[in-house]
Amino acid sequence: MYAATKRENMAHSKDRTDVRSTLSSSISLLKTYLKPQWLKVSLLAFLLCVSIGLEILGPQLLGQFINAIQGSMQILVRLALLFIALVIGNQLVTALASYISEDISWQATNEMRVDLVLHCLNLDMSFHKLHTPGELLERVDGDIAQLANFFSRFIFMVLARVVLMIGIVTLTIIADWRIGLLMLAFTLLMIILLHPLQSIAVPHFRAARQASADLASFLEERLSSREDICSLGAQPYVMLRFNQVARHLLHATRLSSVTGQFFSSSIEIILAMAVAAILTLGAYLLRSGQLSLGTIYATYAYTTLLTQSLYVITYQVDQLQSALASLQRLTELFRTSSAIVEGPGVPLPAGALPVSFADVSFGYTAEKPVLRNISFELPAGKTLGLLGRTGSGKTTLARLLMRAYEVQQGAIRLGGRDLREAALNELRSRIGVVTQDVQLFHASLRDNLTFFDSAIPDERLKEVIAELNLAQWYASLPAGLDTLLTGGGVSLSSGEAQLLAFARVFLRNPDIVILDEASSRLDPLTEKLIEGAIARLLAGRTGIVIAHHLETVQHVDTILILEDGTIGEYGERAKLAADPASRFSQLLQTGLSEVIV
Ligand SMILES: Nc1ncnc2c1ncn2[C@@H]1O[C@H](COP(=O)(O)OP(=O)(O)OP(=O)(O)O)[C@@H](O)[C@H]1O
Repeated sequence: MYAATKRENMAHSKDRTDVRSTLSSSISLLKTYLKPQWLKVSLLAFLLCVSIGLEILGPQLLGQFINAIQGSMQILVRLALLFIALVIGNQLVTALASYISEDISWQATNEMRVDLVLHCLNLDMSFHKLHTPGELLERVDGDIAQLANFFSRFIFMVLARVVLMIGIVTLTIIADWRIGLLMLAFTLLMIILLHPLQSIAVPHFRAARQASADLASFLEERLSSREDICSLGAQPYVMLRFNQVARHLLHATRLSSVTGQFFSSSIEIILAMAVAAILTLGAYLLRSGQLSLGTIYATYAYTTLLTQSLYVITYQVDQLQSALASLQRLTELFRTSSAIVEGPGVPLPAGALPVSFADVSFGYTAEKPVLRNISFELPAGKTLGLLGRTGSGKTTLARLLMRAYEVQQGAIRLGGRDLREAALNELRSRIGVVTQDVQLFHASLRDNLTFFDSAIPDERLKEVIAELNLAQWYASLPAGLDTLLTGGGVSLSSGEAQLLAFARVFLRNPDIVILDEASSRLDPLTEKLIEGAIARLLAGRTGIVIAHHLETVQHVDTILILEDGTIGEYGERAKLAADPASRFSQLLQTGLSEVIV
């Protein structure tokens, strides 16, 4: 019993420590992004004070107007003009304040967006395997937008409203302590009741939002698989399920509106009671000559202002919960560090680099080793042809060379230096990779080639295109380097996309080239172009070619056949080809162009 209680206490204290540490890192995150804008934040605070002052002054002026209604016309006109000027002034100050608060919040959150995108891009591949792009999009866009609202609305609006409420109650107490205390009592009553009243409505409001999100994701999923649905004649089942989801949305929305209405009606009733009580007391004080009509009017106006402020605060406090949840998720993401540790920055030798694998083993999970005791040497400027069945670990070997994952045993050396000693940036700038899956951006050909680096001149791009023998293909493009790729623009065939990927790598002029050959067949013309491009790309560089066709390894120097993550065969291509007992020569003899080892 005691042990259980102790465990529970320990768990609670751990939770508390977690909450505290998340809260403190969330606060320091906020500070980081708000600090550079302290001048604007101070200006905003000043403007909000002015706006609060003007807001409080309005009912005072109208009260004076009412008191002076029997007096001189001149004073009345002056008061009326003053009131109009005050309203205009307040609107201008409010507009300026909302401009500054939006500016502060978007600048802060945009900086956070930039840092987060960079942070996510630098995280290792295993992180990205676990977190889908959709999830990261939700962090970078959804959560940060939530924070932007928090910055612009909550921090400034709620604080301003709280100060306004304190100002109103204080002023009313000064004008007449009895009415002031009555107002204070109603304000406290409202504060006490608002939360329970709201908690009746909020779950239904959330349920309605969830139901609406469910309907949207249901539609998105079914519409994206419309081909399968139509070809399998599954429309009736889809419609049946759609009706269920839509009906659920109807119920949830109806309940949400009714409870929402109950909430605002309750507030209206409390407000009516407050107004009635204040006016009755005011009438009594007026009759006994202790209060003017103008002060009663001002008190009435303040009561309405108070209720409005309470509405705003209640809504924003509810928003605070989601903002804090967003802030917590963002803090956690920022705290996630890459499994690949930056090397001490030992420089790699210049020029084509020799590659050496020494007893390398690796598995994505502890249970399943993918590569086991791989050792080979690839001299500088030579090319290795990597063959093996699908799933034998060829791509994994290339990933280890780029340090996308860390080897679990053994070492990989480039130019005699362990990969882990080089700076990641230098390492990756020295290796060029062309994968099967070429990613194109919805952008011009120029941007697709340069990765949006405007420092690379067009002449250099045209040189590379000519060097890779792509001039004819380039001439066929409607707008040259400005041709828009993908989407509404030109879509490339897989062969053309590969050629574009070659050009990208060629532009970066790396010292090691890794080519993951496309497994599908291309038309003979494109194949010729690709063959030529590969030869140019590999000239003077160390190369690893993951080959799916025997033609591709015709010109390589060494062959490595992977079998279930181990080396099945390794040696000079010419020697293996000449040895009738070798697997490679057997492969050549079968005459299969497609490699099935
Ligand atoms: N990111 C990953 N996480 C977990 N397992 C993976 C991952 N990538 C590959 N694997 C597994 O590792 C093994 C080797 O995969 P790899 O992609 O290296 O093979 P491959 O020889 O390149 O295959 P292919 O010729 O089809 O491209 C496979 O069993 C695969 O399922």
